[in-house]
Amino acid sequence: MRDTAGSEITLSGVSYGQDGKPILQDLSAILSAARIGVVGRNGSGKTTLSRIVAGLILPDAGTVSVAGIDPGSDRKAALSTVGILFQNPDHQIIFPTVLEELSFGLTQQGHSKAEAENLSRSWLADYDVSHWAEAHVSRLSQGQKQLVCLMSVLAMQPRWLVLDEPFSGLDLPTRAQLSRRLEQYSGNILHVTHAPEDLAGYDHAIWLDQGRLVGQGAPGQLIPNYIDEMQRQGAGNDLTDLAD
Ligand SMILES: Nc1ncnc2c1ncn2[C@@H]1O[C@H](COP(=O)(O)OP(=O)(O)OP(=O)(O)O)[C@@H](O)[C@H]1O
Repeated sequence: MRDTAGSEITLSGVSYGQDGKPILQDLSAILSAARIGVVGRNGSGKTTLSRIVAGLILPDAGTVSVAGIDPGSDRKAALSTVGILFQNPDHQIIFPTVLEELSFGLTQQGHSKAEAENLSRSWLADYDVSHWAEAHVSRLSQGQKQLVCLMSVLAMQPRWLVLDEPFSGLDLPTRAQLSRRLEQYSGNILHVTHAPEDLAGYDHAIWLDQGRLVGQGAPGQLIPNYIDEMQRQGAGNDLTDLAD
């Protein structure tokens, strides 16, 4: 098992709302495993939690610590502490070419432009896609764009990688390729998913419902309970408990 000493995510009384509507409510947990899954129904707050952990939004109340830093307020330290991969690569990619996209985070971390480009080219070579360097990102497929996003995040070598359903919309070979890369990643992963099979081999899972933490534990125990509950809820036609 990977050594996670000193890298835990600590949530203390974390709450967040929008327009007076609570989205996360009083979440407290110490997440210290290397591979952690996050499950829950649509609208239960998973994406919001992943953005808070990545420091992209600040909680209204409570505190968040990721490997000893507050990712929302210490943005510089957060660059090397926590990276996030979104469901839709179009929400992540901001530069026209692959090389620029990969190099950006590295220059933010303090590398010179030349160093960043050299490092980026070595990542591309490692993924057997050196020929993508000067390619316009808009010419890539969704799966290829997602691979660019993964390379961009991994190149920054964060201690935590937050995955917000990065596999949805990808074909099976692309999923397999991304999964293999993620398995090799030596840092920690917090993985939001609707597909429990994505969490095979994971150490821990948490279950959100209506913005609250309603369960956590070993996936082997938690996930069957979660699936039973989802099947029970799915057997009815009542969608009133979906967040509005
Ligand atoms: N910026 C926002 N403004 C208003 N409401 C928001 C905002 N962000 C999230 N919400 C609401 O908060 C709730 C939780 O959203 P969130 O995306 O975190 O859930 P989720 O568990 O990731 O859902 P899904 O599984 O459908 O992706 C939803 O009801 C959503 O509409």
